[in-house]
Amino acid sequence: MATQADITAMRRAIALAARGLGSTSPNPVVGCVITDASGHQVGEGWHQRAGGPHAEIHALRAAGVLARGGTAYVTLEPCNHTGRTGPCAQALVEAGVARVVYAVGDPNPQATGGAATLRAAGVDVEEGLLTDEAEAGNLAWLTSVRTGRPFVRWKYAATLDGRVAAADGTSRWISSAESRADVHRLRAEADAVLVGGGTLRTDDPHLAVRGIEGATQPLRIALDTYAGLLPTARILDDAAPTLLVVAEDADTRHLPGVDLLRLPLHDGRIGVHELLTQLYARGIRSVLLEGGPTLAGAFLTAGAVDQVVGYLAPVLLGAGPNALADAGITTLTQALRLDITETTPIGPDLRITATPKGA
Ligand SMILES: NC(=O)C1=CN([C@@H]2O[C@H](COP(=O)(O)OP(=O)(O)OC[C@H]3O[C@@H](n4cnc5c(N)ncnc54)[C@H](OP(=O)(O)O)[C@@H]3O)[C@@H](O)[C@H]2O)C=CC1
Ligand SMILES: Nc1c(N[C@@H]2O[C@H](COP(=O)(O)O)[C@@H](O)[C@H]2O)[nH]c(=O)[nH]c1=O
Repeated sequence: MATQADITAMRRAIALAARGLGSTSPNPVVGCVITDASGHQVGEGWHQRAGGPHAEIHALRAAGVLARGGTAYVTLEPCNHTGRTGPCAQALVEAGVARVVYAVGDPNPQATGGAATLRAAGVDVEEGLLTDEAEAGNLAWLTSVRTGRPFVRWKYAATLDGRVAAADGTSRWISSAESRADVHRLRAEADAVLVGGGTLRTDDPHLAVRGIEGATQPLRIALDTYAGLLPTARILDDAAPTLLVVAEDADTRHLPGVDLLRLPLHDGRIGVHELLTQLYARGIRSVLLEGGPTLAGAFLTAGAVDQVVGYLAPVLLGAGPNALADAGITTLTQALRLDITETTPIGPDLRITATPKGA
């Protein structure tokens, strides 16, 4: 039976885990809190970057000998495998931790088994404290493990009448400065930010994280089938890495030094699943899809949107492109229905977060 102290410690571990968002892929985010034998917190840590120490190791280092006889609260089942770092289950045993409480079992077949190792060594192990909160904190990674492709969050900023640009294509800015700052947080949490050729040509977007100190820059990706991008495009500056996705035979001689991913076309288009498979192979576990409406339609048609984040601004345009273009839906029974998971006022706007039903 979990005590209030257990809940407080696990909630702290979940908050610590979130500090790793955007910099741990292909690993999950993990937080850990260690209390001594009398229940006082003596160490904490989080997984900061792939290849670096796991959360438990940071927390054990901080706790030192005080971990002996104490409890470790971990957001994810301690790992059991020797990858770039040693197995955490063994480190907890060696430190003399008496009890381990974790929120979510590790679904990764290579890492699972930590709980069994701990139990075999006589450690008291409990699973399932604040599971929903911990899963929400690791949504991108858990989704990518389940689907074998990166988690895709589609974000758009629309007027109250659902438009993402005026009739002439202008769209700077529909949402408020507060909302746009919030988008930079989403960018910082993602491994990659993706736009389509239409947005690339109309907006000349920059797509880097701005205004967040110490943020890890996501990979900027643009689908530009025939490599129409000008070498002066803002996306090619050195603020963050950039990947241009083009057709196999695209002429890219005017873009020397640009990192290219060449993919075959299907009906004249780059295939969404092929793209995501390639990105997964490059270690990308979460993608922030920043439009535009045509590309969002292609992703939804492919069943490749895991979460929708819409910023609705108290603005009306009456004409101009809608947030979503054709998504392969022709009659109401095919409508894609969502569950709203959160509504949050951001400055004068409203941010709505939703998940496709059944996802
Ligand atoms: N307010 C907001 O949140 C946002 C507004 N916008 C606005 O939206 C407008 C641009 O949107 P839109 O014209 O729909 O363009 P998109 O940005 O959706 O890009 C679509 C283009 O992407 C390329 N592409 C490559 N593969 C695919 C595929 N599998 N499926 C679909 N497209 C693919 C094609 O261009 P190619 O052949 O050249 O490769 C296609 O024409 C602009 O006015 C912009 O300001 C855009 C983003 C966000
Ligand atoms: N117009 C619009 C958005 N547009 C999105 O932001 C991109 C521009 O990013 P950057 O060049 O880095 O500032 C643009 O290409 C499109 O994807 N976003 C929003 O939050 N609110 C807005 O009103």
